[in-house]
Amino acid sequence: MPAKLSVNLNAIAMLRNRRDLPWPSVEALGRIALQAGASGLTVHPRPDQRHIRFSDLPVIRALIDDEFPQAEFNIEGYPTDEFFELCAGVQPEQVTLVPDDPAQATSDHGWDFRRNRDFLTGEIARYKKLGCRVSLFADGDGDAEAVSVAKAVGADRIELYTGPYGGCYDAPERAAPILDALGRTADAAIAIGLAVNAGHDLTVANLPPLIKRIPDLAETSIGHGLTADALEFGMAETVRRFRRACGQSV
Ligand SMILES: CC(=O)[C@@H](O)[C@H](O)COP(=O)(O)O
Ligand SMILES: NCC(=O)COP(=O)(O)O
Repeated sequence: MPAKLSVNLNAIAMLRNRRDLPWPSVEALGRIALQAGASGLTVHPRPDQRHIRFSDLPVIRALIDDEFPQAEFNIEGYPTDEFFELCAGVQPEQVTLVPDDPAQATSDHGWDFRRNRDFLTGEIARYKKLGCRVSLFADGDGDAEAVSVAKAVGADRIELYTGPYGGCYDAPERAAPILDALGRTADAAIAIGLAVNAGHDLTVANLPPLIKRIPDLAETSIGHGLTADALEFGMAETVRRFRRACGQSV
């Protein structure tokens, strides 16, 4: 089955937050994305609410429940008690735990699974009680043993951090070893029954080689590059372009 596309709304929210006005509307752009065939919506609320606001979460939940009941809500973030309460309030289909510090501009690495083994075991257990699928943000460095720890702590999936791959946009020759390591990480995960998502700095240009190397990729979550394209091509056409890049027939 081709990889699903979950549209990350953080960049839309960040544009909105430039003014004390309700546009561009996260809800309206999310609706257009789902109408154009996105499989779900992703948000990454941070404690300072500089992108998604906590008040956006019930609005997105209601959009999915009322109009697109087949779609999934994926919430990404560092597992604090505050983050848990946000998730408990809106019951996302998937939670992606990310080891980001509030001061970071954006996520820039995956979990050190060995070091956080006990912490992640406890955290995953409480999200599972909410009924959420749990995915863990992971470096795609080919470390098969680390992937086995992700499985042991109870994750359902890993999400490959593709930032270094996306960062090769101006020097594609540097991408080959990074893609190879991402692929080996995915192979190790799939071999032990962990499904694999991917995200960060993915584009219509760099998605097809990633999908070719990881044909069983379950889902991509894409925000920054997709929002940039949406300014040029419109949200609906952009979602269709990214779905084609995921290997979907559109
Ligand atoms: C985990 C990850 O890679 C994304 O959630 C990313 O952090 C998106 O958030 P921003 O677009 O706000 O950086
Ligand atoms: N999990 C990655 C994500 O949701 C979006 O990342 P980006 O496309 O904004 O870099």
